Amino acid sequence: MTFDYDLFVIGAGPGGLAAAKKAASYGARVAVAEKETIGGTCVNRGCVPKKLIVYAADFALRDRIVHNYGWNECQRHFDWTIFMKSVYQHVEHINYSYCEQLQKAGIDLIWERATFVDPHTVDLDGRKVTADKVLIAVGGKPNKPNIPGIEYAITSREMFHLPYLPKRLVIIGGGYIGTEFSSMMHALGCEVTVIEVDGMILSGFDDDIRSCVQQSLSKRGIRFILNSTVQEITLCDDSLLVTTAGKSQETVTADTILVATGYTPNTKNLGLEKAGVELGEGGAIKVNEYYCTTQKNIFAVGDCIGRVQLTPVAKAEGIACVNTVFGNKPQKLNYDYIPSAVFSRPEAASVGMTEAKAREKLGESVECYCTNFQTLLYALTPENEPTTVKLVVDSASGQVLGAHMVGEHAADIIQSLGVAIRKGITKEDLEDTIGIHPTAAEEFLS
Ligand SMILES: Cc1cc2nc3c(=O)[nH]c(=O)nc-3n(C[C@H](O)[C@H](O)[C@H](O)COP(=O)(O)OP(=O)(O)OC[C@H]3O[C@@H](n4cnc5c(N)ncnc54)[C@H](O)[C@@H]3O)c2cc1C
Ligand SMILES: NC(=O)c1ccc[n+]([C@@H]2O[C@H](COP(=O)([O-])OP(=O)(O)OC[C@H]3O[C@@H](n4cnc5c(N)ncnc54)[C@H](O)[C@@H]3O)[C@@H](O)[C@H]2O)c1
Repeated sequence: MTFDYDLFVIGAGPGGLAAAKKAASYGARVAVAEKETIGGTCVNRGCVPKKLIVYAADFALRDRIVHNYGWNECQRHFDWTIFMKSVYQHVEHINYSYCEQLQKAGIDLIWERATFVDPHTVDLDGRKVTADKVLIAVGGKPNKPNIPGIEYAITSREMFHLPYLPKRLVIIGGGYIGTEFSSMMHALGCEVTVIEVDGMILSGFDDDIRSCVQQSLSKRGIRFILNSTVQEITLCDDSLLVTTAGKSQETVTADTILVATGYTPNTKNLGLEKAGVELGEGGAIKVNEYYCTTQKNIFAVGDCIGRVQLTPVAKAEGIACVNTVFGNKPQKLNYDYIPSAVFSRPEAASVGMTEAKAREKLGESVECYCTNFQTLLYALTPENEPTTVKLVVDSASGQVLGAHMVGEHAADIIQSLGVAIRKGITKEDLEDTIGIHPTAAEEFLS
């Protein structure tokens, strides 16, 4: 049987694009369908616009300490509308360059929503296209808990399109999105309250890292309501009233409510049942270690398989899948040493095992080295902004199992350390390494 394409990719996010380009490099005839904007969540409503807002907020945070460095006070005004216009100009530039890359690689980009007709056929607004192999890379969408009045809350997607900065922002969920938005929106002038069901923000991170970020954000004036959820949201005149339940039972007034309680695979209404593709827990597409679904010619990668919802992971999965299927190089990914960062201020980053995970696995043999110190930047200021570095080590072998940091450049530092830790370095290897002075990174070497 002949097909229109060797590979048809559904979704032009990081996972789908990486896979499409790799497959084209192996000589496959490839098409990508995208129902919205090229680049997916990451470029259009995630990593990229988010990091630009983090930078905008950094100017406000730096302003608080500039007089300690001899700069005179000067009045500045932040214009959210002008700033967001620049952000979206940059996003459009990325969109355009991605389209060019696909064109150069000979990949057909089809601006339609794709649904399955059968395992080899997709429907694109009435047009049928066939392919030997299909890759599903449709990403995820924000969860909205079932709370009366939740329709008044917005998700991170709409945060990037706010017409103006809210005065009072309530955030439901203190994970990646809740923590990052609390930090940057507070720095830009919003009054922020975070409601988190757990006892601390950033579940999944090392406890020392979680408490360090939470304490720093609290000190800056962000309010945390912990061990609590939201019972209901009501509209009262021009304000929204958020009633909490759990440890804290109170009513908080807001202008904007951001719900950030996790991401769910975007697998509804894709016609997966017609293609014989089964779903697992939480609506995630079931795949084996080579990203093959329950239908042997259909594969899935990225947020829609619900493993680790990060851009570099979606890309790596897309490439591994195509290396296996088109490159004759079966490739399994190792999920053990995936670095990740929270771009709050202070920034947090981690790679490898947390202390709790290591103790669960290795018990008494685990040794931790945790240091809190003040970086030189704050030496001239009255601010007490601690940096934390932590190593989790197996004392029997000396192997470093995890590295965790809170402080300036944590993401960049942990990214580099991740390479060494993945290669099995020991604490002694770190001690034998000569550092760069004066930096925060050198503290990992002592
Ligand atoms: C606010 C926010 C900040 C984030 N920050 C970071 C960060 O700093 N670092 C990081 O690593 N990760 C971050 N992430 C996570 C990251 O964005 C995702 O993990 C990543 O985008 C997943 O890539 P993907 O290709 O699986 O899916 P997506 O990027 O979601 O792309 C899926 C694409 O499929 C399209 N699609 C869906 N259904 C169909 C259909 N039927 N037909 C055609 N097209 C379809 C969608 O329109 C979308 O463009 C962030 C996420 C959010 C929400
Ligand atoms: N810097 C980054 O890499 C980055 C940034 C943003 C998002 N992301 C990705 O996007 C995904 C989604 O982010 P997210 O922050 O929505 O999810 P998350 O899983 O990181 O955090 C969700 C938080 O909401 C809490 N929660 C759940 N239900 C609640 C309720 N009813 N009331 C109060 N709290 C509740 C959870 O305990 C958790 O702390 C992340 O898992 C991450 O993979 C990554």
